[in-house]
Amino acid sequence: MSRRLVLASASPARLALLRQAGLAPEVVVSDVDESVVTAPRVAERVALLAAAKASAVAGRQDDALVVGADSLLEFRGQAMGKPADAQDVRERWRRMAGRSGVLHTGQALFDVRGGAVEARDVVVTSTVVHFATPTAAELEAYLATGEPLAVAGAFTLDGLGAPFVRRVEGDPASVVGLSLAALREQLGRRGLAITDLWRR
Ligand SMILES: Nc1nc2c(ncn2[C@@H]2O[C@H](COP(=O)(O)OP(=O)(O)OP(=O)(O)O)[C@@H](O)[C@H]2O)c(=O)[nH]1
Repeated sequence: MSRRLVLASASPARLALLRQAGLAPEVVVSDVDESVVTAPRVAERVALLAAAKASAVAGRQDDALVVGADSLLEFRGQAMGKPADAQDVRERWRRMAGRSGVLHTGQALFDVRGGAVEARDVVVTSTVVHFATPTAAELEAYLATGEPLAVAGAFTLDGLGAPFVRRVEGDPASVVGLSLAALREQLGRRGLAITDLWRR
């Protein structure tokens, strides 16, 4: 039995992850103001933000599986989302180079039937990311592409930033934006097989 899958995210990376995994979600971007959600721990904050995004979109659905997500890099106890500007990217990389951080991704699956949210399933996947040491020239070239400004942590695992990540310990997909293994388990807890959602 197939169900409508709605991705409550503007993230092109999250959409690409789901499509590459054979799913065909509709995209309904939530209008959640992320600054209003705070929590003492980064892992808690991404869980709350993911649930807030899923909830904002689920409230506008009759029957759908709604997925919301949020990613933050925890580095030296600080939560780092998207950089503010180019100088922020330089400053972050000056501190991150050669060190590691934890990329936390919260993802919420809301099961909506008959206009009511029947279930809320929120998980957080945390992955240790070990950074290389880009040279000043490499960093300026990376900065000039604009990519680091658009992503949490000012790096990508699957894009131009990949050469600056030495290794990860954990789920690579969750670094990009969504853990597909966790999504499979979330769907399983609703009695659904992820293979049932593959594009026909
Ligand atoms: N391609 C790629 N994107 C990444 C990576 N790390 C973080 N991101 C992106 O950085 C963004 C994190 O910001 P979020 O606030 O979670 O999501 P968003 O892009 O603002 O979109 P919403 O879900 O609508 O809030 C997401 O789009 C992630 O996909 C990575 O390694 N690769």
